[in-house]
Amino acid sequence: MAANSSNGDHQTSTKPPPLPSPLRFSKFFQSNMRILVTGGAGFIGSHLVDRLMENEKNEVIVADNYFTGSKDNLKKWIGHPRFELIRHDVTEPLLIEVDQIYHLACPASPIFYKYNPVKTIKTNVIGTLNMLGLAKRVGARILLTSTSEVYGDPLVHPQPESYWGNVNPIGVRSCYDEGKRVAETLMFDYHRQHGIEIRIARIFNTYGPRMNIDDGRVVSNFIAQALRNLSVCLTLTNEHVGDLLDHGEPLTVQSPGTQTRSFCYVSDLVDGLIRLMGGENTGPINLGNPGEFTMVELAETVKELINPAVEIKMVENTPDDPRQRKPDITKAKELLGWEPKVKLRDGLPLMEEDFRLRLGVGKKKN
Ligand SMILES: NC(=O)c1ccc[n+]([C@@H]2O[C@H](COP(=O)([O-])OP(=O)(O)OC[C@H]3O[C@@H](n4cnc5c(N)ncnc54)[C@H](O)[C@@H]3O)[C@@H](O)[C@H]2O)c1
Ligand SMILES: O=c1ccn([C@@H]2O[C@H](COP(=O)(O)OP(=O)(O)O[C@H]3OC[C@@H](O)[C@H](O)[C@H]3O)[C@@H](O)[C@H]2O)c(=O)[nH]1
Repeated sequence: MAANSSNGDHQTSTKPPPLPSPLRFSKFFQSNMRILVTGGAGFIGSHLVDRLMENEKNEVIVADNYFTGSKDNLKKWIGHPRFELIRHDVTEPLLIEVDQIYHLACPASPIFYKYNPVKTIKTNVIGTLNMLGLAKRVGARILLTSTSEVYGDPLVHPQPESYWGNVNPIGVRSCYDEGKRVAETLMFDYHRQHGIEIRIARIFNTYGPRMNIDDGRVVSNFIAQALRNLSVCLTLTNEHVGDLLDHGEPLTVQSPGTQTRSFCYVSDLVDGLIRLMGGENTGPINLGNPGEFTMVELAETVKELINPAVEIKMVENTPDDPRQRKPDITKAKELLGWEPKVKLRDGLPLMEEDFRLRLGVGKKKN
């Protein structure tokens, strides 16, 4: 059955979805769900894979080009009989047989998506077209991980899904935010024209273990900076504490520091994605934690929790940085029964633990 849209009837497909593989109707069909996760070697993707693999009826296939992701994030599943890893770039067609597609492949950190903007927009447009083509051929349901960046520098606060956004179409962030907007358009056009079962999540800033240490996003930057600074502190004797100013890394707050973001812990986010895929609503649905912080507040929280000696330094910002962002999650609550559970103050220490291990900074003394 075609999914109901909460955006009005005109968004709902009049076409029946393409038929899934005859195997799904076979009474001998054993392996219940074959699930493709594009971008599954990345931060969110690898946590999603962990959750999907917990269900013994799922077979999980990851397709990733390892631009920002790594096999390391999936090492516990490599060799598992229900898991398969394919080095694949989604800008090329993929011919496999699956029942569901979680389409995550796309660099998400601004420094990485701006590194090769033409490739980023190709990934969003051609990559999404290819995955929709696959969904159409095999009758699979497809979920796109869109982003709060589709709201641009929002003039409505907090942002409900009905807000159309304030995006610069020719700016340095456009490859990503306009790319995701086109990806959403393609999803709805395939839904209306071909009856494809679609799901769209608009994800707000998400953080947690396994983010790249040098990812460049604010939470991973602050935690890595606080810990690197701490490791310098530990190697200095008292007389050399003054050297800290030369050696210690400060927390780099990009000016003005009053810009806000809302940070969602990755386990909450993954729970929302799985509910969205399993439910009857196309979305778009905001998934994020409504707790809103300025970047100065975030830096102060990291300093207090991880390293009270670290300095906070104001540095230059990049163009078109959104000034405020906070999700309105009414729809997620009503339609998915979802809301985040992990508060920022509880999530940061979980991420700190993972970063300490990877940076080789000793365990915290209680
Ligand atoms: N983390 C967030 O705060 C956030 C917020 C909004 C939306 N999202 C979306 O969620 C998804 C995952 O984000 P993430 O934070 O895990 O980022 P990430 O960079 O850790 O993961 C992205 C993954 O996609 C892979 N990839 C990139 N281009 C590819 C291509 N052309 N072909 C195949 N694989 C490719 C990368 O190698 C990586 O493994 C992205 O679509 C992103 O836009 C993330
Ligand atoms: O070291 C830093 C890095 C970033 N920042 C600031 O922190 C804020 C958040 O920046 P990030 O780079 O973490 O992420 P952004 O919110 O700009 O973009 C993110 O939005 C949602 C997703 O789609 C993506 O993960 C990413 O594009 C910005 O205001 C930025 O100026 C710092 O103050 N210091």
